[in-house]
Amino acid sequence: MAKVDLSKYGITGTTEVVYNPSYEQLFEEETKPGLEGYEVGKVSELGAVNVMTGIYTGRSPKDKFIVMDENSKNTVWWTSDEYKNDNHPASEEAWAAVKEIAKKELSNKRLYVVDAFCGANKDTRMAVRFIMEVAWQAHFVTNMFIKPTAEELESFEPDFVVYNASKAKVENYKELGLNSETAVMFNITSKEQVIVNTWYGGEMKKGMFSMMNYFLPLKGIASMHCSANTDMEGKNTAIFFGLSGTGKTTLSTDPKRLLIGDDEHGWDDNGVFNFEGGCYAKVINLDKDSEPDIYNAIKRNALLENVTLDAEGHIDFADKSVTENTRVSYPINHIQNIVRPISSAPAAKNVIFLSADAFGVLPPVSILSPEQTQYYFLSGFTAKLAGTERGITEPTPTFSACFGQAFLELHPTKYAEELVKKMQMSGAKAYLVNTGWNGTGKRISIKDTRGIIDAILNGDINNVPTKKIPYFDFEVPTVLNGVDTGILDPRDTYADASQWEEKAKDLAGRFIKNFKKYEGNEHGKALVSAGPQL
Ligand SMILES: Nc1ncnc2c1ncn2[C@@H]1O[C@H](COP(=O)(O)OP(=O)(O)OP(=O)(O)O)[C@@H](O)[C@H]1O
Ligand SMILES: O=C([O-])CC(=O)C(=O)O
Ligand SMILES: [Mn+2]
Repeated sequence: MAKVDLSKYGITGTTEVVYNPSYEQLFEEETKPGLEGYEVGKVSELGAVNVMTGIYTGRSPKDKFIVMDENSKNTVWWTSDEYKNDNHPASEEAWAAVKEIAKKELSNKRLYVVDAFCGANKDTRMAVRFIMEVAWQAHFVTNMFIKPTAEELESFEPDFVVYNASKAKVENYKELGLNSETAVMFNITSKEQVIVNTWYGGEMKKGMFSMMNYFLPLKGIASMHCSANTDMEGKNTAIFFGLSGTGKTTLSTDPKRLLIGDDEHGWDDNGVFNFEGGCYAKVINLDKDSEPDIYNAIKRNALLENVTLDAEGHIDFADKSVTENTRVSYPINHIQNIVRPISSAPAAKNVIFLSADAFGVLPPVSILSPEQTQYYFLSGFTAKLAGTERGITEPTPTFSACFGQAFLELHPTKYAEELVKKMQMSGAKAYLVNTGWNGTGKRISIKDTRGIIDAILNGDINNVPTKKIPYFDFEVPTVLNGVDTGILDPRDTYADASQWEEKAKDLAGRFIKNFKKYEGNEHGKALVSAGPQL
């Protein structure tokens, strides 16, 4: 007998509800005989089950829609010709039609329902109900969201409902004004999300992040696409902003520190808190020695995605034949050094912007002034790395506002405002760290980047000689313990410094052009002098 009544959502004929399954149950369900296609889970040599997510192995931002109604019309940051973003408007009719498709798909089935929290802070968390027909999708959200206690489950009332109908298609998408047979739709008024025709779990994870990004800043709380950790005393907190693949997960998972979370955080008057209950690490070319904690987190209850296994379950982490965006999700307690019992810590003292610069122009670390902090946060320059978004197959330079434009539901300046307020209160300093390329043509090593992060967090970076880099006026250290001195000035990594000059001027020009969209008001105009100058 169903513990949860789904008929109130218009889902009828449900044969059974598997409610908040245990990890044991999830394992049984996703490996049981008789599963077909992308529902099949295979046990790997490390004990974690691997699944294939189908055609969609990354998010599909072009298929992201938000219902435009009285409530959202004047609050959401809609895409426009002047400033394109991923908040595409959908009509209420399109919403009704797509929800109908989901209800139909989910009716007369044996379903999984997972109730979980998004947000570690009790005052501002969202209680989310996920409804789906695929076992491993239930596993994914069990890993990624915060598990309610038995007592919390007794009185669980969802604030938000997610209908995952990944097996269905929106056949009449053209009529409905949508982009394709795939739809990832949000209704901010009814507080629901519908997913059709993509199995990629990231749509549920980043979907709820988008909703937190809508609701929290309106309450004066910073909502951030960043990882976070703190020192062993839980005092010296750092946050690491960065677009996909720039190193949030890799660099925040640091055996010397306590992890708060690897991707989505809020910052309120009490400090920094995680939205999630798990981590979602990239595993392409995963190397046991440079990322031991992530490697060791891949065990029973972790869920691998799109990784190649042979018949015996041996993993080939180098294989990118399915996607470069191979992943593992695991509950945060698979990492030994974490903040317990709640993933939160005091206000950040250090704010790090991770940018994977595909042009090889940015220094591996720059010490930012408060004005530069705002300028570079709004600019969000980085490269999109292959795989996380559909259609991106090689590092593609991009300006992604606040290092997470795809997830912003309000105007970028709102996020900048909240971040600046919080940074001023805690006296935090900001650094721009290039985890991408330099003149050698290779990516800066994880070892050098870790050395840089160590020097920021232990304060060494404030006690070394520095110099200024032209065009950008970046202050950079000339020596840093544990870091190859030859890379600190990016010009030294080129055979001839004039090669850097040429690329630097081109990049400076791109920054200037990109920033025009913020120059419509006095505040934006005032920041221009903190940006690159030609
Ligand atoms: N210098 C470097 N610093 C950090 N990561 C690096 C560096 N060089 C290579 N890498 C690789 O880049 C990838 C960084 O991915 P990571 O999962 O940390 O990104 P992320 O910011 O968490 O992305 P997402 O938002 O998609 O989860 C890893 O595969 C890591 O091995
Ligand atoms: O979007 C990202 O940056 C990576 C991720 O978490 C997802 O694919 O959902
Ligand atoms: Mn990550």
